[in-house]
Amino acid sequence: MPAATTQSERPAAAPVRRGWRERWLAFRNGTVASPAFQRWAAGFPLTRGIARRNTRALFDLCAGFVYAQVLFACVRLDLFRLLQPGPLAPEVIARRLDLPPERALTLLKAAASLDLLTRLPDGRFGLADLGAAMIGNPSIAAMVEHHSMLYADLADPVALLRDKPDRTRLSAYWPYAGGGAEVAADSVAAYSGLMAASQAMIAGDVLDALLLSDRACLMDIGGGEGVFLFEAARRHPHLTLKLLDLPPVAERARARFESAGFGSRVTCHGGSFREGILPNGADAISLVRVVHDHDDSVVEPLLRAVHAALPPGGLVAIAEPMAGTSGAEPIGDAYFGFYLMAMGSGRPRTAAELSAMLLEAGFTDIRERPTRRPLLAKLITAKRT
Ligand SMILES: CC(C)=CCC/C(C)=C/CC/C(C)=C/C=C/C(C)=C/C=C/C=C(C)/C=C/C=C(C)/C=C/C=C(C)/C=C/CC(C)(C)O
Ligand SMILES: C[S@@+](CC[C@H](N)C(=O)[O-])C[C@H]1O[C@@H](n2cnc3c(N)ncnc32)[C@H](O)[C@@H]1O
Repeated sequence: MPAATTQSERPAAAPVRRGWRERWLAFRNGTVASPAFQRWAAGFPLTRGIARRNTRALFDLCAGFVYAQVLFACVRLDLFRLLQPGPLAPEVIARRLDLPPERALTLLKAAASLDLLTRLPDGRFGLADLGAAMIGNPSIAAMVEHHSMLYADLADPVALLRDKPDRTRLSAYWPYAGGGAEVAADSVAAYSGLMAASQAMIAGDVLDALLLSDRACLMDIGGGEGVFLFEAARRHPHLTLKLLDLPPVAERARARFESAGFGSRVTCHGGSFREGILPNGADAISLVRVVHDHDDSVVEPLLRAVHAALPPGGLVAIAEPMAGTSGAEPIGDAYFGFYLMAMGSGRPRTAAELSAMLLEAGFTDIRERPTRRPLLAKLITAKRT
């Protein structure tokens, strides 16, 4: 009897039947790739709009790093705060930023073209919607600043794709990404501060969508400095709170809660969820921006440990940016895909992948709960039956 052949062993000459979708794609790609077609489509009234949008989209991909560096310069120079009280003339801005006037004008015009600033008819520059949004969310500026490390790690993206480097800037910034049991107190301050600042953009959206009124005790795993729990406590005065994070981070959280006068309402546990046993006593457990940091080999036992730590009827909530989010596909797959690759741990997962992992860990009643800005965080809840 002939041995069964796998797909990759099939003789190269064997005819491959292509479905209509694949044949249509091949025809379409061949046509779009043709410079003559491109020229024609850019002039023909019914295709001109599509051709221009595609040209612009491809140009934006080529130029994205320049746009990001324009924003970086604005943040470094604190330009948005300078313009917060009102528009200023370019010469005044140049003086205040200590830049040569013609260079300052280059920056101002670039920022205006990117909708960060607006140029008034009298020539002064003021904040536009995106610049004003930066003022309201100072953690975005902190994110932009920390991107200098990601930028350096992505300088040779093919090398990053080929070999997992021992050390990248981001793996040093996120010391737990290496999986070691110990993280030094002085190595957590930077990332933990960034997370605490940016949690303000997320906690409200997640807690709007998360029903906790029937819960007695919420434990936030990888809870950082406690910002999510602060907001949960404010909204649900009946809740008692627990936080688990690595010892130096849990200590920072404990100090914050103590100075806010939380007393015995909150307990901060210093330890690693990789050890497989979690503190019990909570009837709700949240994992906010935690799961995507870790490979499946860490997440699977973590979800089983969450299941074991909950009583029957206990609730688990996973909140984080997820892959495949409609209208935000590049945020999951491109930004977080490459970010986590540079960091050396974890991957963005789709809601369906997370739901399957929850099911595998023994959870039921798995639901996606709509959040206000799903591109920043989606929410999935499930129950232990
Ligand atoms: C007033 C009148 C008359 C009309 C107004 C018209 C109108 C409605 C305008 C809308 C204006 C408005 C409300 C704008 C709001 C804009 C907002 C809120 C923008 C928010 C932007 C948020 C951004 C850019 C967030 C960026 C987040 C980043 C880059 C996050 C990175 C996260 C990282 C690196 C996390 C790391 C953690 C790890 C390691 C993966 O676990
Ligand atoms: C990306 S941060 C998110 C922090 C917080 N939940 C938030 O959204 O702002 C991930 C958190 O998980 C913590 N963490 C990472 N590995 C851990 C482990 N093995 N055990 C406990 N906490 C861990 C980190 O210290 C960090 O505070």
